[in-house]
Amino acid sequence: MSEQSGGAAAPEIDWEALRHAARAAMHLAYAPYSKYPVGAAALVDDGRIVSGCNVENASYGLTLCAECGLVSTLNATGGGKLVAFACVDRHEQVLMPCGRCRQLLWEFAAPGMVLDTADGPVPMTDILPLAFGRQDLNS
Ligand SMILES: O=c1ccn([C@H]2C[C@H](O)[C@@H](CO)O2)c(=O)[nH]1
Repeated sequence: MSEQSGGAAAPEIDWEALRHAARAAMHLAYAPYSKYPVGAAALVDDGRIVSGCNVENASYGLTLCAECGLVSTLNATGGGKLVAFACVDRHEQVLMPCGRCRQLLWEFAAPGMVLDTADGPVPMTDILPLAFGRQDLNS
């Protein structure tokens, strides 16, 4: 069993503030190749909001997704666990994290972490079921 449950959404999440932070980050993206800027934002378990944008590279495969920047900022600004997460595309619409980024988020997900979708918030475990995580390294 996973150490992280898919329990109920954490109370009092200001989704509009999160979406606003994700949109702001999206407008800072460096995406000259795909022309597909992405912004991500998350509520941390200590109450702060962290965000990130995608940063592309002339060597396309080196592109950093917005979630990469977000987890780097999370750690560089004090660490903690992610309680809620929102991501937007260039149209400021909800974007579902790519597969690699679901794994990145899982590493720092608080139990019951919720994620914005077009149909509203869902548990992280809904989009990354049966996840591999650090607990597997101890088995
Ligand atoms: O979850 C995702 C999916 C895609 N992208 C970025 C990578 C690339 O710069 C652009 C097009 O794939 O979108 C992200 O930042 N996060």
